[in-house]
Amino acid sequence: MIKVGIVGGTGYTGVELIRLLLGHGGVELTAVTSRKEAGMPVAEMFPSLRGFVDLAFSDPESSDLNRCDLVFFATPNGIAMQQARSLLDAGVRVIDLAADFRISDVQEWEKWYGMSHASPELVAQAVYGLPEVNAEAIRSARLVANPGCYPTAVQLGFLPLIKAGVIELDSLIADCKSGVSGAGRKAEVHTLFPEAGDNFKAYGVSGHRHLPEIRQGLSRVAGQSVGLTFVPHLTPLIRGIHATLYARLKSDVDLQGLYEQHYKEAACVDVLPKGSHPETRSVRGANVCRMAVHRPQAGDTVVVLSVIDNLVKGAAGQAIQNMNLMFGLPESQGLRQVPLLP
Ligand SMILES: NC(=O)C1=CN([C@@H]2O[C@H](COP(=O)(O)OP(=O)(O)OC[C@H]3O[C@@H](n4cnc5c(N)ncnc54)[C@H](OP(=O)(O)O)[C@@H]3O)[C@@H](O)[C@H]2O)C=CC1
Ligand SMILES: CC(=O)N[C@@H](CCC(=O)OP(=O)(O)O)C(=O)O
Repeated sequence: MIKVGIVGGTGYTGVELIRLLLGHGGVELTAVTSRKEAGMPVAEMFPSLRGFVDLAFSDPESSDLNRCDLVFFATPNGIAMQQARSLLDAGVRVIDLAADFRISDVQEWEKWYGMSHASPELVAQAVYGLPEVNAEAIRSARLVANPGCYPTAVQLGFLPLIKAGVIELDSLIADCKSGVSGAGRKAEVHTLFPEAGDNFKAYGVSGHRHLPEIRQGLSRVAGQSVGLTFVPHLTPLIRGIHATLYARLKSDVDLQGLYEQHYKEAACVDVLPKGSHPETRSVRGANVCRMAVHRPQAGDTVVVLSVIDNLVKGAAGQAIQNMNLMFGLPESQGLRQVPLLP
């Protein structure tokens, strides 16, 4: 059994990790932390977990995270970078669901995240945890930077086109919509029901912090820098990301065949039949990215539709997929949930 700790167990990605790990079969949940709720039984805060978990939240300072084989950080940006070093020194492997180790250019990270990096030396050791690109490096990683939610949906959608070299790389467009759980569980005015319900708006058009992460990932695959316009929107969904991606084709290609071939071995990506329109509810609670590729009116614009559950393939599920690779388990162990309908 892998002994697992979760720092930040009261947040949305933290409790999603608990939910998924309880059905994993190869994991012993050893410590789940909260500063505010230390001492409270996990199942008292989250009654849906009654009968499944006996642990109480522990304070991150006092809990014995050092006894774990792996610790997930489901904390705000800027926490794991302060605490990962001592865990790694104690032989504990770390997966950070936040952005502390995602951007390899530390100055670029500091510019977008508005803080100094506390462990720049660890950034070079971290492996970017997108299994569909980096599985080999993830297997031997001690520190994994779990990708952001928008970056997961966008990168998976563009990858086959970029790998095949069939699109112009200077003018990619990612038009993305997210459910409100993407903003976390902390109280904020813009996520109140009367503010976010029955409403729809773009935000971060002049520059969202996921832009450098997506650009970095796509540029690595392309072998040159890519030009990307990324516009996120907040929608009145609880879970889900829908990314509509646009690119200009530079050669004629069987797009459906390209996508099916690219992802034929991918355990957590589903290329839908030609002409499909994936829905966010088709991935709700599941660790899967469903996508469809279109070429409207046989023109030179390709449109890719890519959907994920932001809390699962966009966060906790992908983190467990990475854990499975790191510990030599089947990539999808504990991740075969049937999406909830309706
Ligand atoms: N929500 C999403 O869809 C996605 C989120 N992410 C990233 O995952 C991380 C967690 O997100 P999410 O679960 O939504 O966040 P939440 O705000 O819902 O939860 C944050 C958790 O961190 C704990 N925490 C806060 N500050 C500290 C601290 N200084 N030390 C230790 N624990 C702390 C909180 O509990 P307490 O204060 O009691 O300690 C809480 O359990 C973030 O970095 C987010 O950007 C990534 C992809 C998708
Ligand atoms: C709807 C919403 O607010 N989404 C968040 C992104 C999700 C997230 O948590 O960001 P990371 O993936 O970088 O950790 C935002 O735009 O800031």
